Amino acid sequence: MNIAFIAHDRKKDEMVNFVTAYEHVFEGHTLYSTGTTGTRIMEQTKLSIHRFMSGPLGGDQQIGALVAQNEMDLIIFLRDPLMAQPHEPDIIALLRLCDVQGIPVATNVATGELLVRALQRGDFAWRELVHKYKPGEN
Ligand SMILES: O=C(CO)COP(=O)(O)O
Repeated sequence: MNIAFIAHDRKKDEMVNFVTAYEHVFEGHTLYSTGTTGTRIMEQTKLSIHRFMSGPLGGDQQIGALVAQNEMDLIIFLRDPLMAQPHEPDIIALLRLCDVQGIPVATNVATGELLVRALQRGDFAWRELVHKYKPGEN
């Protein structure tokens, strides 16, 4: 599965702890992140992550481009609900695209845990069908 990690600054420690706890699950997948989030995770784990640009510089939009093509299977996006972000429109656009494509997205660790456990159980198998039967590609 293609999984993306994104965390706002005050949520980065929480993200690192979360990903560390489930490193054994994530290591079998293809991982993406915004710039700084990925750097922080890779400093603390053995995971290899494809890092896009930092969020304020367009990283959310780069991940959004994969979502628009229905190529992202799961997004863990730990947003800071208590601080305004300069790139708020990019964030809203990314979440909107997740709803357009029906992509599972967790915006807090509690939901993230549920989705990761579902991933472990094989509940994301339907996404393989999405990849297999993309419009115009089958
Ligand atoms: O701002 C972000 C998401 O909106 C995260 O970007 P960084 O991972 O580069 O800090």
